Amino acid sequence: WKKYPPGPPMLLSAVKIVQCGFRIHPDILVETAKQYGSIFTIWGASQPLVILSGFEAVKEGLIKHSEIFSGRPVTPFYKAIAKEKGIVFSNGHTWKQQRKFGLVTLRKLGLGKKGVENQIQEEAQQLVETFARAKGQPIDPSIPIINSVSNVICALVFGHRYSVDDEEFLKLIKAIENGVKFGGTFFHLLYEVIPGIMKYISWPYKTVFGAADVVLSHARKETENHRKQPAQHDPRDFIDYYLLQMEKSKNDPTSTYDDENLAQCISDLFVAGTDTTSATLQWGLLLMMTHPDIQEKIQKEIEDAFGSSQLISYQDRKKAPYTFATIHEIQRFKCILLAGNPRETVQDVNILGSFIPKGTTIVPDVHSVCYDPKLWETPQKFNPNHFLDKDGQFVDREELLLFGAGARVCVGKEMAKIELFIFFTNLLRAFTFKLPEGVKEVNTEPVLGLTMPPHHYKLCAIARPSNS
Ligand code: HEM
Repeated sequence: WKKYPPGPPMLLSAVKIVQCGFRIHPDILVETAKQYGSIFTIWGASQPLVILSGFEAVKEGLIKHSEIFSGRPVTPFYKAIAKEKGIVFSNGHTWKQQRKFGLVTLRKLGLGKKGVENQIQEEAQQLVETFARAKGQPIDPSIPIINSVSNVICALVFGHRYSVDDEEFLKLIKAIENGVKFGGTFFHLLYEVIPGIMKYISWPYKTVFGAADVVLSHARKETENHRKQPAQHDPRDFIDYYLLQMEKSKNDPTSTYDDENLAQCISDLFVAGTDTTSATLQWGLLLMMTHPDIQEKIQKEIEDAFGSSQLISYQDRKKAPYTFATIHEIQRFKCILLAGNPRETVQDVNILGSFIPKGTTIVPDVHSVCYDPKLWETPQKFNPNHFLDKDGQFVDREELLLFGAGARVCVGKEMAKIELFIFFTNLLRAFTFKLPEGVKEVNTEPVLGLTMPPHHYKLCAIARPSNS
């Protein structure tokens, strides 16, 4: 029996989890930290989970002991889904090789440079046109936003984009939604405890395994199409680079470049890159409707800085500090991570006086950091000033850990930041977002899941005078 940091007894943990619908509600973790301190243990479905609560504990683990906390727990369910391939659900040599390749290749394809930025600007323009077609009538913004965001990834990975009503694309989006929604549900936890459960009841798992299959099959189909038209010396996209790498390292016994890792990498980039960025943008527009004063201030800043037609680039964020601060505040205030992506210790470690054994699942509670009254002036209030200094200049705060930190920090962090800025500024330059007539309130509670988007809502995108 290994020794873990203190925490509520196993039965109490289980009762709390059942009480909140088989999901660990972020508030419960904050409450538990008040009793047991910033590093405590709760008992999850089949194993102890050590929670790092508050900035000091998360930083100590993820940044100071970056290598020791660099493992990813691969539970029975995720093992069945991803087979320890790709980047998100792999470990050791495979993870190191695939992650490094992913980072280097995304950079080559224009991450932080002009390449990806042009693609994002084009997608932002398409999104503005889609909203404009509704002519101010109520629309659900989720599908158009997901379409535009995932098209940025599609262009990088597959070399082409999809139109918003493409059947194949809609199937992929549905698959992502089904996969993300399944995380943390009762049947998910049941699988973690009894991995053989599918032999007895298969129906709850058909949708989620089917969803994973839709994305992987699509990845394989795209790969085959690339093989038929090889890139030779001038790779066009992620798949081209990967196929060239496979060829280069075919005689290297340590190589992990193969078809299975490629398909899983594609799925990782596609799922991780779509769901997160689009949920943040959906929250952003919702918060603009509920905070018209902030919306107006942003519109004035954008108008003064860029007029009605100048192409907006990420570099321009310096001319729009209030807007950039608001984007960061959207991320803090509507923290889309249930807690933080779980990690695993790869050796025994002592942090802040607590001993944590090798192989322990770690949950860095990013949520607790986002609402910590010691860090933020008005933690429960949407307040862009959290990211501004007294002269109104943007202040980057290391306490915003939405992309994780340390050895496994988000691979798409820079790309996501560019996307959020360019999509958000283009939309707010073109429209004023309002609730449909007669609607007085909108649900501001998140949908609990692996990521936490808002519930579906409708908005009216009213064209601004210079854009009508
Ligand atoms: C607002 C948008 C995004 C947010 C909030 C976000 C957040 C995160 C977080 C919290 C992690 C886990 C890091 C950790 O374990 O500490 C992660 C990992 C990852 N993200 Fe993102 N992400 C975003 C966008 C993207 C995009 C656009 C891509 C793809 C281009 C991407 C690809 C990945 C990958 C591949 C990993 C796995 C890294 C690893 O395990 O080594 N993400 N992301």
